[in-house]
Amino acid sequence: MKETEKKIPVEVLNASKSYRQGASEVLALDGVDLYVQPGTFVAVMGASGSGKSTLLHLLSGLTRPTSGRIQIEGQDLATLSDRELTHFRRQRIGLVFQSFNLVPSLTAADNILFPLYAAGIQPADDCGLMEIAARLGIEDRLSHRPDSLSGGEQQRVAIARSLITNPAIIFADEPTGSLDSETGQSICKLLRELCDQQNRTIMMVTHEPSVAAWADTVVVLRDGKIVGRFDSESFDDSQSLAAQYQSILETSGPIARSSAS
Ligand SMILES: Nc1ncnc2c1ncn2[C@@H]1O[C@H](COP(=O)(O)OP(=O)(O)OP(=O)(O)O)[C@@H](O)[C@H]1O
Repeated sequence: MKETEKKIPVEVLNASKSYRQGASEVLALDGVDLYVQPGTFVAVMGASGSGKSTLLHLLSGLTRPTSGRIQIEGQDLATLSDRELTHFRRQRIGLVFQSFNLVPSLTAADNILFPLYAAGIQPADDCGLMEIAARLGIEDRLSHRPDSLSGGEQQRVAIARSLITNPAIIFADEPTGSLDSETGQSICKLLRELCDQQNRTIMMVTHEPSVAAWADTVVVLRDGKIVGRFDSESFDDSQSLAAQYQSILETSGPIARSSAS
């Protein structure tokens, strides 16, 4: 087993994040603790504004917590300078977004290779591009620019881009949010396979129970706090998973976003 495979991919210790909004402050995350074991697929659910994206941004080092600790594969992100953090993210974390975030003027191949170019690395013949493209079923789309690809193909290119540095962890923020449900399900299946066949750890934000059903574990956020966590395999279908999610929300008290002026 490789050294990195033994490390806990995600550890969050009492992390909070507040944002200033004019004269007031919004507590977007409020004392979150979270451990994710290697090779686990975690779905993060919660209403709009519950802090899901903020959590993913903290984990990927796109923003820093106001207090608490974030460790990714044993690395305490607070000990890294901004420059080191950017390097760490590029090397160790794959990021996938709802809006794909592809560069319109670049071909699919160059979009996939972009993280290597950004790191000043000239892609070698064995950089894995063809293997990853074949794995994602886009090997015949590599010379196309994003505007001539379907939404599902664009998301596959974005996932391929997230894999080119071979990260152990992928963070996906509503990866199916811009796709029709059938295409969204095919993207979920792909993420599931990356977990099962390549032992990658995946954390995915979603509003959709039918998307969360592909995960091993569902974490429920409300008003910046984790108010529940359950195994999705305990539920036969996405309706019963949705019912469990609703029940957690209903039993966790009235919505009261913390804010202080
Ligand atoms: N950069 C920011 N500046 C100020 N407030 C912010 C910022 N980012 C998020 N917030 C606030 O923090 C809270 C949590 O936002 P966040 O985007 O994490 O929620 P979310 O659960 O991802 O919502 P959605 O499902 O709508 O994307 C919200 O009240 C939001 O307005």
